[in-house]
Amino acid sequence: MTHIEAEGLAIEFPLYHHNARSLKKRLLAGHGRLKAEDSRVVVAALRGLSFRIERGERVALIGPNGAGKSTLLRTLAGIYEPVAGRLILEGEVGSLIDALAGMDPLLTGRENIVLRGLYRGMTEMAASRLATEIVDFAGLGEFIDLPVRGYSSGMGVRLGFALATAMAPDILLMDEWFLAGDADFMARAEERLTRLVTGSEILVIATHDMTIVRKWCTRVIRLEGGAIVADGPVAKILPDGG
Ligand SMILES: Nc1ncnc2c1ncn2[C@@H]1O[C@H](COP(=O)(O)OP(=O)(O)OP(=O)(O)O)[C@@H](O)[C@H]1O
Repeated sequence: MTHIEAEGLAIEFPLYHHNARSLKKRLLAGHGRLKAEDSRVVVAALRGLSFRIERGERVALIGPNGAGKSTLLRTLAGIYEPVAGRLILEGEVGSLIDALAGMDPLLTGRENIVLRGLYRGMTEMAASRLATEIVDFAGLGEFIDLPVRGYSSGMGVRLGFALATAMAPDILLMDEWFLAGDADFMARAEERLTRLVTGSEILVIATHDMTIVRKWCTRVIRLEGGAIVADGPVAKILPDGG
């Protein structure tokens, strides 16, 4: 059964700094998220998170800048390796985190789509049908047959969005900026996004936008300083429009 389970999950980023010695001296007295180690300084981005997300839940990760939302999303996506704790994701994961993640920059948009379809076990015929459908939606014109490394960031979002929303995964991980295309594109994207979100069994979205939380989510996990400070139903965590 699709679910996510984390226990004592910790992520650290080592920082090498030309002035690490003086920084270390100042940190020795500190007790925050920066730790001085032998030859480096370490940022504790996530500090011992424990939670379980069940099938049917749509979870918003909220919190101030630097709270750890993106880091948690990326850890769930398998991009970062925890330094401690346990993480289990049961179900197929799809992520809308980096537009062009998993694409070969040297291949064209169309080639990347077909490749993704084949990777997901489609026949060649099904993969090229998928490509036609995505090409129509992405509306990239002749750019679809040029290497994706030449795309503008907006074009990358269109292609990444169209591709990622073509096949609903069990677990959908999303960064809010994916909901910020140009107005014309977003009007067309709305229906597709709704289909994707309702078709997935679990949604986890990192966002600052409480309208998004109220519209899409059933549960809120609030992070601060790399730790969970609140976790519960949307109505309980954001009772008064906050
Ligand atoms: N690649 C990295 N290298 C070093 N430190 C990082 C890296 N990514 C994140 N951090 C640090 O980890 C902490 C959590 O950052 P994260 O990006 O997860 O926060 P966030 O809640 O998504 O913030 P925002 O709302 O600003 O996007 C911050 O202190 C940040 O400086």
